[in-house]
Amino acid sequence: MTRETEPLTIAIDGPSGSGKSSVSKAVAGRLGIGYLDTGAMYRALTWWCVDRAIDLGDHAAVAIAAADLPLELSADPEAQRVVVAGTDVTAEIRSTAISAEVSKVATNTAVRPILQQAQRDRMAAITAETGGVVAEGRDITTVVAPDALVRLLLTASEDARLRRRSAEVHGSADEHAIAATRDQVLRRDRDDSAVSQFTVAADGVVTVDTSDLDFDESVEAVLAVVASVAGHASTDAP
Ligand SMILES: Nc1ncnc2c1ncn2[C@@H]1O[C@H](COP(=O)(O)OP(=O)(O)O)[C@@H](O)[C@H]1O
Ligand SMILES: Nc1ccn([C@H]2C[C@H](O)[C@@H](COP(=O)(O)OP(=O)(O)O)O2)c(=O)n1
Repeated sequence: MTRETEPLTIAIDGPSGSGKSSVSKAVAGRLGIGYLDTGAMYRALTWWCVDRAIDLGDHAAVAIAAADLPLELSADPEAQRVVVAGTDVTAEIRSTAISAEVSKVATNTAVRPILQQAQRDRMAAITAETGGVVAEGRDITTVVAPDALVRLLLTASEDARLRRRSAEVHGSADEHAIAATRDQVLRRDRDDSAVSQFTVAADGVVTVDTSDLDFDESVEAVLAVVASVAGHASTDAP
C-alpha cells in the first residue's frame, strides 16, 4: 500500500485546553474522515458510575462498569453525540461536576486497558467506514495507536490554555474566571500525568505549539503536518 492509499489514521495527544477536540474535529471534517474523542469515553464512564452511585474510589467496581459500559458515540465530527444506556449525555459529560471527577476514573489502571482496547476497536470500525480517523486524547500516540500514520502532540502555554478554557466555560478570561478554571486544567493535567505522558512528544511524534496561533491557524498547521507525513490534502477550502 502506498501512503496515499493507506488508511488515514491520525493520533493527537495534548494537555487540557491545547485545542485537541476542536482542532481534531475540524481536521477530520476537512479530510472527510471520522473522529474519536477518547476523553468523552472517560467522561461517559464517569457519568455512568456517578449515575449508578458506584464509588469512584472502588477500582474494581469502576473497571467492571467500564467493561459493561453501554456507550454509543457518533463518529461524525460535525455532530458529536454521546449516549449512555439510552440517555443523551453529550452536554452533561462536559459539566464542571464531571470534569472535577474524571481523573479518578482516568487514573484507575484497571480501567485504562479496557477503554484503550475499546478505543482501538472503535478506531478500526471508523476507519473501515470512512477511510480514516482522527483520534485524540492523552495516550493515543503512545499506547492506543502508536502505529498511526500521523502522530501529533498539540501543545500550548499554560496561560493560553487557561484563557481558552476560561472563555469556553465562563464566557470570560478575566482574573476570576481564570482562577475558577485552574482546577479543571492544571490540577487535572497533573493528576492525569501520573498515567500518561502528554507533555513531551514521544519518538516520531510531531509537536504543534498553538500558543500563538488562532483556531484556524492551528487547523492549518495540523493539516500541513498531515500533508507532509501522509501526502493527504484536505478536501475543502477553509
Ligand atoms: N489555537 C486556538 N486559539 C484559540 N482558541 C482555541 C484554539 N484551539 C482551541 N481553541 C478554543 O479553546 C477551547 C478549548 O479547546 P479544546 O479543543 O476543547 O481543547 P482540548 O480538547 O485540548 O481540551 C475551545 O473553546 C476552542 O474553541
Ligand atoms: N486518552 C485519554 C483521553 C482522556 N483522558 C482523561 C484525561 C482527562 O482528565 C479526561 C477527559 O479528557 P478530555 O480530553 O475530555 O479533557 P479536555 O477536553 O482536554 O479537558 O480523560 C485520558 O486519561 N486518556
